[in-house]
Amino acid sequence: MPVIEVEHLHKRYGDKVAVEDVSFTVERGEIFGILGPNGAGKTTTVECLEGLRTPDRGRLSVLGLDPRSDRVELRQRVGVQLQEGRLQDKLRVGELIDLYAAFYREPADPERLLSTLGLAEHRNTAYKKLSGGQQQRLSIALALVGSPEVAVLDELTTGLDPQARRDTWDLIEAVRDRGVTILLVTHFMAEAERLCDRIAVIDAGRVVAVDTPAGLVAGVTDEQVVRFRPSAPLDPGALEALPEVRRVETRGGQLVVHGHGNVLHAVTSQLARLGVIAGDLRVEQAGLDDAFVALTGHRPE
Ligand SMILES: Nc1ncnc2c1ncn2[C@@H]1O[C@H](COP(=O)(O)OP(=O)(O)OP(=O)(O)O)[C@@H](O)[C@H]1O
Repeated sequence: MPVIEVEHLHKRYGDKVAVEDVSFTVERGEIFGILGPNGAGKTTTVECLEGLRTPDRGRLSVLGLDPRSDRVELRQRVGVQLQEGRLQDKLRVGELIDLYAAFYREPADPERLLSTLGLAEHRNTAYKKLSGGQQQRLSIALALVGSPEVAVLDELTTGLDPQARRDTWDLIEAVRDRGVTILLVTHFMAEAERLCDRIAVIDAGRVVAVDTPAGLVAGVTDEQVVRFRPSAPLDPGALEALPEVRRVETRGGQLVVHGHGNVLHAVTSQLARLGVIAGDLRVEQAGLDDAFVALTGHRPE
């Protein structure tokens, strides 16, 4: 049975439709991403799953329970990363983690969690004295302190520096390896591509695609780009004649070949036949950001 089920969720605020029609399921042990531009309805969707908002229409199930009527039970089994500014400024890190641990039947070891997240030496620091990155890491610790079966993480690494971001990704993978199902809200392509087993792309309140990161990319484009600097003048027509090549551009001394399938092999074989050597050879494949643009019409931030 899926851990999370969302069927035809609809939610409006007054006249504003925030979620028009969202459906997806998340299986046990998955890292499932919700990816979309600003205002797409991502946070509204997860707040409905957390039981914080009541859907206008649609059916929701988390661990086989109803997020609204079974909220007390779900609070024990679902960890939620709180948004900025929802914690008491004056409480110290150690007090906050102990306080949160006390809410749960089977809490994780707070000390271990703080040291995993690099916060052990800040046990006595007040929340408001922490840096943005430290506050972010504390919010992750608090989401995990109840040993949840499901963790809902909204904008997991916003505000973290690149190293802290990579450390956090490693941590989330380790948490998943212990069997925790993770629902990750993000608008950060590299994060979604690196962490998520599957992604629902949401735009203007609707799911426009659900697939693996590679599946999303393959679904919108099979384009590959080969760039190189030829060792001798080369007629682009000699490459354009290849069935794998769609078009060739000349940029300065470089040739940029757009193609599909095994275009690299086709191009290098042709160059060998012509006695031309490819300098600075690079192959680029489409990434999740290209798929995102194709699916939503928005550029990633
Ligand atoms: N409490 C509210 N009252 C009125 N409109 C709201 C409220 N909360 C969200 N909205 C609107 O609903 C739409 C969806 O918002 P939501 O926060 O769910 O999107 P999001 O995808 O999480 O965006 P972001 O990435 O910017 O957080 C937006 O147009 C937003 O302005």
